[in-house]
Amino acid sequence: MRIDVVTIFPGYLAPLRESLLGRAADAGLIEVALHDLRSWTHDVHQTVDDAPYGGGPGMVMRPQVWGEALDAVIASDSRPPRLVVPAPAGRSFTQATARAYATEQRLVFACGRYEGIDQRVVDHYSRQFPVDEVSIGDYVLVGGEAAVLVIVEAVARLLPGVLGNPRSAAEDSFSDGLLEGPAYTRPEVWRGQAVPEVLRSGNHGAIARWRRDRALERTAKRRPDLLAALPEDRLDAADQAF
Ligand SMILES: COC(=O)COc1cccc(COC(=O)c2cn[nH]c2)c1
Repeated sequence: MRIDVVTIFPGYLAPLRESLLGRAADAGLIEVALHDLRSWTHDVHQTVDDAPYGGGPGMVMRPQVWGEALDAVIASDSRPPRLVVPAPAGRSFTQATARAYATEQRLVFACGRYEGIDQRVVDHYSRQFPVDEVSIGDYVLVGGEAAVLVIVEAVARLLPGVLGNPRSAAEDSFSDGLLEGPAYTRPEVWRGQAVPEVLRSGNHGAIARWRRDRALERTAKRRPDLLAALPEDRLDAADQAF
């Protein structure tokens, strides 16, 4: 997979080259290219923003600069891109989104700042490529760079060969639609707290039941929205209502 990121802070994305993703990049599983948006400005101040039409606070990122940048970046590789624009107003980025993105040949991320990018940029490219405005949560960041780190990590870990110990995707939290329950390791007792007996029983049926119950319980308590969204057939008879 090829990943391009256009940003006014390329240094912010340096971690993409470290550790987990560094190894994946070295293995050629992921190719990451960072592009400084200011490279496509032509004025001495390298201006990327301007006042909003209609007035109001803050500044809007200029369409001309983004158009030249995205034209150049998209043309720099033959693989057809999906454009991803992290935005507070975007559709929610979920594990399902990560799984879908993991099948893409190329992702081009546009990092917005200030009050955002002139809407005509998204509208223009949406006529040629898939363009997703995605939100990683209901809060406002200063720019899209942190969201790109989150999205790339969630996607890259799903690519075969990126994780040392490939957890089966089926075991991933959210893959069965529930939150993962509690996990334990040695010692058996720590600060007077013992590991739940069933986990040391060797009774795999009882262990699976106990884990499912803890996942259902936790999901009902912390994320009832996820429980409500579960398709009918996901809860079997043994799943008492939590
Ligand atoms: C068309 O899209 C845009 O113009 C995006 O513009 C902006 C403006 C400010 C901040 C951001 C970064 O994204 C978030 O804050 C965000 C993403 N998820 N949750 C919070 C992006």
